[in-house]
Amino acid sequence: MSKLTDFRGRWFVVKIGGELAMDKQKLAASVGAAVRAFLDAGIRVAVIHGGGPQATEMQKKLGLQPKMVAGRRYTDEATLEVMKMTLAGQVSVDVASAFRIAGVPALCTTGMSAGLIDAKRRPPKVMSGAGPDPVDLGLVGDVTGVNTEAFQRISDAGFVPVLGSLSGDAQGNVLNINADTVATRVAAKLGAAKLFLVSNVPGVLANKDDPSTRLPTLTPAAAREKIASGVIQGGMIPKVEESLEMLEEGIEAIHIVGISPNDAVLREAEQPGSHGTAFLRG
Ligand SMILES: Nc1ncnc2c1ncn2[C@@H]1O[C@H](COP(=O)(O)OP(=O)(O)O)[C@@H](O)[C@H]1O
Ligand SMILES: CC(=O)N[C@@H](CCC(=O)OP(=O)(O)O)C(=O)O
Repeated sequence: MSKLTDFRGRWFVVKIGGELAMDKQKLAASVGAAVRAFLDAGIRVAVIHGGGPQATEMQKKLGLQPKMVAGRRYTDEATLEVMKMTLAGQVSVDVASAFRIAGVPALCTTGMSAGLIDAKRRPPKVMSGAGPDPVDLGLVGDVTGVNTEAFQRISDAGFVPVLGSLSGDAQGNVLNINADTVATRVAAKLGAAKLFLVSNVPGVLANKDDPSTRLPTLTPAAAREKIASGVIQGGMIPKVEESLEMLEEGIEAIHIVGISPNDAVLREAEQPGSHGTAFLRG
């Protein structure tokens, strides 16, 4: 059991799955309240949000066919326009309004702004859960850099940087990036004490359809086995894979956690494994 004040001056990074932005009162009472408590304890906070469900809904409204490969979206030009509308528009404003309810001074933008995140197009690669052949996801990026000084300055000015998972490069290319990927890279570069991947499930489940089967902790070996055997599927694959990779790159602890009860994130922060799935180094 640790106290939040033990982390004074350190960074916590919080990733919000898109589905959570659909109920702003609930988001305010859960993640918003947790972020407020972190700030009150003197912890620096950066937030990354997704918007996958909103983008899928918008694609369908526009007559576009969403195509997901192992939890990642195939992104052509038309899909990228949808990602701009949903991530930088709808979800950004909804997260900002939830944080206002919670009294959190959020500055909501995307990774493109001020070069907060740099990205390059992801080359075709073999992906877990997507067969033996390399997959080309189109206009999808990998993070190549994080402007930690800009994060620091925003935080020093009293604001919480909140980024939708779009970025690109100084040549004007814009790319869609999985929000779990952005969050893990940002947390690693900031040397975060904790990364919370907050989702619509209470953690990694032994049976994905039964919330009572949450695994309190996972070792890297057990996690890899659960991906290979198909226990971990879809959107949970990028979360777990990126977590394993980035634990080795400087994040002290990663927590996959939900928002029921409202204080799940806070209690998981104080006691790893109590309300989510904790990945601990070593
Ligand atoms: N073993 C598992 N444990 C928990 N969730 C799983 C598991 N395997 C697959 N999933 C799916 O992963 C989803 C979470 O990923 P995703 O929808 O991308 O969330 P987010 O938008 O929060 O990133 C869950 O809703 C669940 O359907
Ligand atoms: C390349 C890629 O897959 N990008 C994601 C970005 C949004 C996201 O990650 O949203 P969630 O956190 O709600 O899943 C997508 O297009 O859905």
